[in-house]
Amino acid sequence: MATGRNHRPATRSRGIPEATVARLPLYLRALTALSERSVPTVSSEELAAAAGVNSAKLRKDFSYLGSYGTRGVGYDVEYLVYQISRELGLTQDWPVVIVGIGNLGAALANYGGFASRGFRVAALIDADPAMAGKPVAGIPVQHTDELEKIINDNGVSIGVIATPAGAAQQVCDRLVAAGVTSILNFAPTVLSVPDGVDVRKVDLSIELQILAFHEQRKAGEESEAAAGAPAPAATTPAATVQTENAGPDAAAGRKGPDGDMPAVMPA
Ligand SMILES: NC(=O)c1ccc[n+]([C@@H]2O[C@H](COP(=O)([O-])OP(=O)(O)OC[C@H]3O[C@@H](n4cnc5c(N)ncnc54)[C@H](O)[C@@H]3O)[C@@H](O)[C@H]2O)c1
Repeated sequence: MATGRNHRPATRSRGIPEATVARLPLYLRALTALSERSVPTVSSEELAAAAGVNSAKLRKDFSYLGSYGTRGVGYDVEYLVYQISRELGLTQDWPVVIVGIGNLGAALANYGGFASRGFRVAALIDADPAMAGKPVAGIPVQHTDELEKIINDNGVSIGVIATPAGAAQQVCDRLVAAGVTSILNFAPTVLSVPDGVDVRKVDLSIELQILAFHEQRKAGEESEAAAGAPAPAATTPAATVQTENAGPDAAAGRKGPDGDMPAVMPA
């Protein structure tokens, strides 16, 4: 979904491949769950299973972090949480603005998981004057007239767009002009941004379409089997629907970070 104007090289300056970066949040989520259960250490196999990643790939990924674990003991859970959080830039607080406070924007504002992962909702912005001042998730909605000032005053570098598709590019342009350099776009449209601005796109309907593709194929296989047709070739892991993170490439049989693609896609 790259727009062409926001194309990024395959590796980051610190030499960690993008595919590894895409898996770090999966490890972090699994490690956080272990940490919450006060589990002190974890083997690469256990962690790989919890993150839904192949264990050899996990070990390779962790080697980029300089983390090799201890033979017979495994990895120190707390230290890995710290290391991965640091690598992802989560040891600092990231102020985020959400633009478009309708059904989706309000749901995102109410989601407690951002704050616990280092993302502070600094402001909620909407174009509807009737919403100005109304609290959503305890934060008063501010009018879009204030957008530039809000970005500036709060040092915001990450913006979330939850407006209708028709308004998204204009909102994006204003966010970028005000200094935002990372955008999470929920609107079903491809955004055009200058170099140096990262856009990630979330589209749940695409995920559902991919599940529909697999459902259709499974139904076809079942009816072939019922009709006595030869059994199809064994389903490969790449063709197996992942419980999450399947993306368009999964439907196309291509592999993402670990045989799948993140639900959030580069826009
Ligand atoms: N990515 C996904 O999986 C997913 C899921 C649901 C909805 N969506 C998309 O998210 C968007 C919002 O959906 P919704 O159901 O919350 O819609 P909604 O109509 O409830 O809310 C849209 C809000 O955006 C505001 N708005 C309109 N133009 C604006 C502008 N220029 N600047 C700031 N605010 C503006 C409106 O006043 C309204 O409050 C839509 O584009 C929808 O297609 C995406």
